[in-house]
Amino acid sequence: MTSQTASVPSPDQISRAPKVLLHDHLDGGLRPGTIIDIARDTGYEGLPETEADKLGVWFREAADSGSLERYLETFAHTCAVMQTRDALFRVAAECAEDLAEDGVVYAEVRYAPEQHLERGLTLEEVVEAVNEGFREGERRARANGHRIRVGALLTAMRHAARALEIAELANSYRDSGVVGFDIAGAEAGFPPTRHLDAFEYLKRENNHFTIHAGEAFGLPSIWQALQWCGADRLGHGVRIIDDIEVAEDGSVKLGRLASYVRDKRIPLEMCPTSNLQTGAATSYEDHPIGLLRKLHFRATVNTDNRLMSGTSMSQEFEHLTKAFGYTLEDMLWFTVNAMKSAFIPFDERLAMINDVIKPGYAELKSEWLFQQTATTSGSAKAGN
Ligand SMILES: O=c1[nH]cnc2c1ncn2[C@H]1C[C@H](O)[C@@H](CO)O1
Ligand SMILES: [Zn+2]
Repeated sequence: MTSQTASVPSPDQISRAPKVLLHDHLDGGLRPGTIIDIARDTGYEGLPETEADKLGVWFREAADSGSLERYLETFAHTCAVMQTRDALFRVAAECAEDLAEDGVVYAEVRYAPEQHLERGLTLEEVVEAVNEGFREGERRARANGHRIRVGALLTAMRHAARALEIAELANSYRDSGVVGFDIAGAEAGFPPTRHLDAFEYLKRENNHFTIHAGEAFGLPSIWQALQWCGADRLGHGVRIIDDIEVAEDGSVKLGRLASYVRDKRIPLEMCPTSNLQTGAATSYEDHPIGLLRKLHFRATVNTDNRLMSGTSMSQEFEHLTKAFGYTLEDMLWFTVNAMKSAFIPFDERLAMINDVIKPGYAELKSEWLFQQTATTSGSAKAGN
């Protein structure tokens, strides 16, 4: 018998393995039933379906367009039902519960406060409602036998002009549940340098930020995010593959930007299913994460939008184990990469790695030792 370390983990093991999620949108992860409940309670009449199952399918299909712009249109419905304190609290609590149920032990969940002001909430009220929801979700998870810690990332929309204000908001809540900042939205035509003032402010404050870059647009976007804006991490960053040449004989040549990303250990928040839907990748088997993992880039695995992609962290890992034959060792590698790249303090990241993640994988890796198979009992008898 060979050890489980060297074989592809079962779906049950993937689900029980401790996972770390750095790129997940709060407004992209609602339960369909919750959308319907809140729409009814708040009088929102724009939903395309009123049955939970059908609504879930509608989101997945509508997001499956091959274009980031079309994909983003689906968020009009989720944001429409996230406009009151109670709704934000509920959605955040359920998000933490759902992630914990899926074996996520640490998550950074992002949303754009400026998109939740339509019914009179202030930016601060939005942040506080979400923070309280996350704390409630952590409590519920604990009551169900799970452990999870959730930090918020505040996103500014790249087509809008509120990035500095949102960066200041992130800074003022940095010791109260908010761990960093991000920009998101349509990439083509909205370079990250539009928001340079926000990034420069955060750098002066010694704060952390990630930038969606290299998803729908190529290397110039990644280059600006890193070299002009100073991003700590890249949201997606999948187009870094355009700066890597693989020759017929399998030898690999990295361009200057790809070398920089690898050498500086810039974390790539990769979201395979989302990339297939927006056209940033063509299949799981051809997804750049396979090569980037082999080349030891600091790649991480993420969900992006669980509702629009009909996915979870476990499902993302299932797709990757099928496509690339990943083992528990590979899963551990991605998970440690993610935890190293989180925006919480170093001592807490280290404790998560040493006291939660590594023991969790060690336990899974040892399971094969205790499996009772017909072969072992049979051969013992035969030997007597
Ligand atoms: O993958 C994405 N790329 C760019 N923007 C995105 C992506 N997923 C979600 N967003 C946008 C839509 C949401 O309303 C916003 C804040 O979470 O972020
Ligand atoms: Zn995203």
